[in-house]
Amino acid sequence: MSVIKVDELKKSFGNEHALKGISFNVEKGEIFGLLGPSGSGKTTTIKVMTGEFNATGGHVEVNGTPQKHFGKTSYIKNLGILSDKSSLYERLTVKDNLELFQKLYNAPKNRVDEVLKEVGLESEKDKRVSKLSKGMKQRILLCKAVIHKPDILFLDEPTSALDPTTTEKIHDMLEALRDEGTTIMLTTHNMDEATRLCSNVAFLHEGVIRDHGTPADLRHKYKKNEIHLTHEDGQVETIERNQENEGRIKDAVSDKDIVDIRTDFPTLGEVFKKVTGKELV
Ligand SMILES: Nc1ncnc2c1ncn2[C@@H]1O[C@H](COP(=O)(O)OP(=O)(O)OP(=O)(O)O)[C@@H](O)[C@H]1O
Repeated sequence: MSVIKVDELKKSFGNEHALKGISFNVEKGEIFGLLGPSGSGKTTTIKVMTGEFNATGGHVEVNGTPQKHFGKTSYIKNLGILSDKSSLYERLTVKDNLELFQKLYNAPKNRVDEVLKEVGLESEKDKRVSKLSKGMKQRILLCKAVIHKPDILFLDEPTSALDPTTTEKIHDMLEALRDEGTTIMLTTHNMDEATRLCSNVAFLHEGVIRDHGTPADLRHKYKKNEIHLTHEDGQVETIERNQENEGRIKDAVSDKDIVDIRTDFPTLGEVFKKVTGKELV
């Protein structure tokens, strides 16, 4: 079941056409990745979903709610949002911050300890936020975004500029949330992140979705048309996969001199470059 339906979404800022009619669906309980370089329109898309921007055209529906009602509390209260604008009260402790949002959202009191445990920061709960590292703050912001167990979680570049250990912890938490039924839509330009987490991705470039699908399907679709045959002496022979070489490829299977037959699948980053002509940075 699609919980996010986006059809021909357009968003312009004056003469700047940030989104030129993008369409995609996000299924319930999946992690969907909107991938694109800086300026491609990722944040604009998220901001339309969270009611911060009105669309210029097209149709958007989230959790059964049409876009015209995105400003309502009843819509917002079922969302979790993590963006570069998300913030905490620096002078308050971690626990006080989270208790504030737990009360605001009417979430059970034990959620504060529960989310802190999930991100491995229980021991920091009495620290002031101002004393935390950047990675710790990001994890607390994620706690804040999910304190009320939202149906849908929007994450704008959740791990950008974080160290690998913190990134790993955040990924673990997102997978746990997904397993509990939360639908997650994230933006990223980190291909490893998308490959690990996302069941479906869309490549956004200059306000247009250039291609979409599962990471595996996209890597398969854009694979090189080559086969590598490794000989017993370690030499690698690369041949084109075509009609002319069909017999040679078939023979290689039973050829005792061939110890390995391999097709190179491109990384998602390489696929993005092939589709858009641009690096994903
Ligand atoms: N409030 C705004 N007013 C005017 N132009 C805007 C506004 N927000 C975004 N834009 C423009 O829309 C385009 C897409 O921006 P957007 O922030 O959505 O890109 P992005 O993919 O999220 O980039 P990044 O990875 O750098 O965050 C850019 O050309 C940007 O200048």
